[in-house]
Amino acid sequence: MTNPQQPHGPLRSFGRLKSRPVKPRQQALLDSLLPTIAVPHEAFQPRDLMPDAKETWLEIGFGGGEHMAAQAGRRPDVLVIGAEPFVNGVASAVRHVEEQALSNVRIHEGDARDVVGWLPDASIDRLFVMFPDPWHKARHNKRRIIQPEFVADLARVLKPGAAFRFATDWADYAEWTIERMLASPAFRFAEDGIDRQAIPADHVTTRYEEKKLGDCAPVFLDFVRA
Ligand SMILES: C[S@@+](CC[C@H](N)C(=O)[O-])C[C@H]1O[C@@H](n2cnc3c(N)ncnc32)[C@H](O)[C@@H]1O
Repeated sequence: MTNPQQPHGPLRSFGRLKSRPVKPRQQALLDSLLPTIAVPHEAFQPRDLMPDAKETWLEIGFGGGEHMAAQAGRRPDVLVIGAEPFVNGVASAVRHVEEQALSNVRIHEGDARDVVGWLPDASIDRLFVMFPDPWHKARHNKRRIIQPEFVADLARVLKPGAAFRFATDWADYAEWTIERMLASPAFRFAEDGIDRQAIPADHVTTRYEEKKLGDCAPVFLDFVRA
């Protein structure tokens, strides 16, 4: 039966990313700080979260949050929304927010597809999907976050000209993503004919990336919303 709260289907946890018990100090920080920086669990306007923000960026599946926090720290004038269902990752991200005294980060502890569903049309200036769960076995490919329906949802929430960076260290997922993104008339590569394994100047190494679990060097796909 379809759950009206989850029109996209349930979240599937990948491998070792299942939750561990949260340490008491982390739990205390989660309890005190997360409610103050959580996004509403319903349709919302990003400008209501940070009225003076020049742009709104979204990171899907931020893991430990180091990339999200570093990007937010570089651009305090930008509202950075992150979504991650893994409680240990959210606890880590909240710690980064506290330690770096970031006032421009908002977090959804849960499925990014819900956040995308709540966002207004053309409301996001920049999107990151960094090293998403690869689901590299053929029978699991259907669990990948990049699916034609999700690409259509991203096309709706990204502003014309918005940038979308996707990174993976699984060669087949890079090909999968290129195929599905460029099948949509809403997306094109930001640049043609470049080395997609060159590390972008503004990239921040992620925890998953450091583990080198994939079958190739990281591939960075920078798309633009047409
Ligand atoms: C392989 S990890 C990479 C984490 C991080 N981006 C990094 O590079 O270190 C993928 C992350 O995506 C999260 N994830 C999976 N499905 C998601 C969804 N539907 N919405 C938000 N996050 C999701 C997982 O919990 C996991 O933390």
